[in-house]
Amino acid sequence: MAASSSYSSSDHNPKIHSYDEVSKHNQIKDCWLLISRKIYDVTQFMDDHPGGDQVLLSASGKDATDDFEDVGHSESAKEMMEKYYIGEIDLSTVPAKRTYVLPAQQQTTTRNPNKTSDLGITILQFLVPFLILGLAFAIRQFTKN
Ligand code: HEM
Repeated sequence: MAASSSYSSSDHNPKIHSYDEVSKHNQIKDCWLLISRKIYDVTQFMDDHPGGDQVLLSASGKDATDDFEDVGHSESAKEMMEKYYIGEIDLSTVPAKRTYVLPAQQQTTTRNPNKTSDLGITILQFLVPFLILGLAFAIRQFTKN
């Protein structure tokens, strides 16, 4: 099989790159994108990209799938990608996605005081009308006498 430095997405033997390697190509003169497990070398496309070079640069060095999809690229944009395809990502090297979970400590220290003051406000809102009513009644009794 002849050695080749570039591949098309229809290749049966795509070049596999690690996530670390992809992350290193994050400069204006050397920019790779990771989109849907596929890797694209968009260095030559930077100046021609209708969305500008800065968005491509900021999407490099990470998984850019969501960024790419969020823009709602046209079918012709997706066909254009083929030209820049250079291989696939080694999935075992991709760091697991982190979803933000509020630490347990923070949940007890910051949330509970709010709950306590919420309860205080509710009780006050309930009591104040009764206090006013009681006061009005007392004044009425006092002025009658
Ligand atoms: C190989 C990868 C990419 C190719 C071939 C590509 C191609 C294109 C093309 C052809 C357009 C014109 C509009 C269209 O036809 O949809 C476009 C617009 C745009 N692209 Fe990309 N793009 C790529 C990656 C990205 C990435 C990773 C981002 C990151 C956010 C991005 C952001 C944008 C933005 C913001 C626009 C402008 C949308 C507008 O103003 O209408 N693109 N791109």
